[in-house]
Amino acid sequence: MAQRPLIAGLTGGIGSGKSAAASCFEALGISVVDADIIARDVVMPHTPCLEAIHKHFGSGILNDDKSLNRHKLRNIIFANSNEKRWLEELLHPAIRALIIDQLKQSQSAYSVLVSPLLLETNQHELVNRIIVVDCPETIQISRASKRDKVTDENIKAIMATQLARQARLAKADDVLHNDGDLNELHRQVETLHNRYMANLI
Ligand SMILES: CC(C)(COP(=O)(O)OP(=O)(O)OC[C@H]1O[C@@H](n2cnc3c(N)ncnc32)[C@H](O)[C@@H]1O)[C@@H](O)C(=O)NCCC(=O)NCCS
Ligand SMILES: Nc1ncnc2c1ncn2[C@@H]1O[C@H](COP(=O)(O)OP(=O)(O)OP(=O)(O)O)[C@@H](O)[C@H]1O
Repeated sequence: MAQRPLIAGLTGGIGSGKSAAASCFEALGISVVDADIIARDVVMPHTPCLEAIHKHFGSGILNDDKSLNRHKLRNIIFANSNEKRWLEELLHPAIRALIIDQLKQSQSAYSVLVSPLLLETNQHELVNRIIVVDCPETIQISRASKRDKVTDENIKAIMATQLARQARLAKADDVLHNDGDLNELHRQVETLHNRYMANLI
């Protein structure tokens, strides 16, 4: 019987280093499907999702050029769980459908699906191995607040809606410890990649 192709799900909390780790896999020639990028695609101007968001939140949710004001939507949904649920019920089915499409197009020896909500949504059903990128919460907060130019409180509010660190680690098949520099992260990804490739041959 043909074996299912290896799809590794790469997850972690905000600012833990998912995108940084995903770039390392890409540099090794592995196809990466990124749920955050897809989440942006489904709300591009003229999409049904952006039209629904406009209708629900009003014109104030759009920038002057009619694109989504992501900063405003971020402030709304992480302060109001009902609005967050509404948005997720709209976006997650569209995001999942595109993830499936893109994974089908992957040509590499194995594929990586990177998603912040892999374990919080049914996206984990699409993968057969789970990689958690992990670092202490203080590092998550300082890296993400610096990157997004927001306060520590803003990042903590988002973290509070995500799976707790230990609960996420408990689901991991493999862990990338991202409390060192980017070279150290790259070395760990390379080790994991070599293990995956050895099992595939
Ligand atoms: C609220 C939005 C517009 C904010 O956009 P913004 O450009 O400021 O942030 P970005 O999209 O880069 O997300 C930053 C990080 O926030 C966290 N995050 C995003 N959405 C969620 C969510 N629904 N629940 C928990 N954490 C989330 C993730 O760690 C993500 O990597 C955007 O995050 C969004 O549309 N979220 C809902 C869609 C979703 O659930 N995306 C997650 C991938 S499936
Ligand atoms: N080992 C590291 N050393 C220094 N900076 C790092 C390291 N890992 C990640 N960073 C930086 O920290 C920030 C957060 O990392 P990254 O964007 O990869 O996190 P993420 O998990 O993808 O976040 P999000 O959930 O918001 O998408 C980025 O600016 C990134 O360049």
